[in-house]
Amino acid sequence: MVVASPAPLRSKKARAAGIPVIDLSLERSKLCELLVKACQEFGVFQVENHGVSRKIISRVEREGQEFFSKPACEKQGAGPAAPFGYGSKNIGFNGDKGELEYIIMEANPHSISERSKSISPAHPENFSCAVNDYIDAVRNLACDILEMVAQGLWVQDKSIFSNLIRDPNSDSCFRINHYPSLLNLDDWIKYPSSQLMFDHPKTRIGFGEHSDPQILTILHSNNVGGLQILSPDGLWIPIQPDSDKFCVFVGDAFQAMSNGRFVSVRHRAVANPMKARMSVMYFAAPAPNACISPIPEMVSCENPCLYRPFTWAEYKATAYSLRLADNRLDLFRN
Ligand SMILES: C=C1C[C@]23C[C@@]1(O)CC[C@H]2[C@@]12CC[C@H](O)[C@@](C)(C(=O)O1)[C@H]2[C@@H]3C(=O)O
Ligand SMILES: O=C(O)CCC(=O)C(=O)O
Ligand SMILES: [Fe+2]
Repeated sequence: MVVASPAPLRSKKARAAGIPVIDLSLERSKLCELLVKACQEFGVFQVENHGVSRKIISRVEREGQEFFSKPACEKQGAGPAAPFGYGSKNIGFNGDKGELEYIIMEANPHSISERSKSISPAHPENFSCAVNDYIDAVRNLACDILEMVAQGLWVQDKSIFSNLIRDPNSDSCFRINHYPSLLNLDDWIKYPSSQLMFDHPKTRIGFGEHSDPQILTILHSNNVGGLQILSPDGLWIPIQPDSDKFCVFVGDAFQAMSNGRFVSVRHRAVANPMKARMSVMYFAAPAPNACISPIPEMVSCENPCLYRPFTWAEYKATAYSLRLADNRLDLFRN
């Protein structure tokens, strides 16, 4: 059930109500319609009754917690993130910084098993099993969503998007972000807790403003807030954290394939000064040689092709050559 207003994010009503929450146990044709609406009006939505078991989510979260609670020198053994591995405060290669630490890896069993050796030297198979099971589950969720979106767009080939991420050479990746709390005991005494989030000088950007380059992002977080999306009038709208839901973002590649009908919304995470936030992301991407271009059903005389065709490898190379906040998709506009 959509509990939030389906009105565009642009309106005051939508800003007050938040982003759509879509109940995946609803009847399929209704779901297809709601998903398309959310992708075009918000570029982000939450899903409930998603069918991914609590056990699969908890196992991956436990592995993440175990890793981040290790001493810094042990964590460095899994780094640096270049671009895969353990990273702390540095994001990408071009000088972006944030109040977080993270692990990032390619989402295929071979890479995961190799990375597990440095992330969890004592029990690499526990880490790799937890991550592989999680990825299988969220990949299926991403494919179900993409197939319903294709149906909602009345596209003939319902698997046109999901086939890209089911490809064995898919370049999808997996990331766990950890935003430590920023406080010490003195701060707890000085600031009333309700004011802390807003007034405290240590409120910092955890992960700066950006859009995700891939097709779809499936994000899970603990119940600690911090994720925000940018509204068209420049306001940061908080997303209510809820560990029973997944948050789904349209990525740049999906915006291009939909010929600009869907929006790859800009978002960021602010570090919560009081509580540590942990988020787990699956970035669903095509294979490096896949060609990304607006699908024919989205192109007409009234809606001419907005983007030139590009390969995912070309797009990714561009993304990695730029800063986090740069608008890379604009470079591919006709
Ligand atoms: C600064 C950067 C980090 C990033 C690669 C980039 O050069 C620009 C895009 C960034 C981003 C944002 C979404 C994902 O978290 C990510 C893994 C991705 O695919 O693009 C990150 C990249 C990263 O952290 O390596
Ligand atoms: O950690 C979060 O909640 C968001 C991070 C994010 O947007 C990303 O890693 O691309
Ligand atoms: Fe993101």
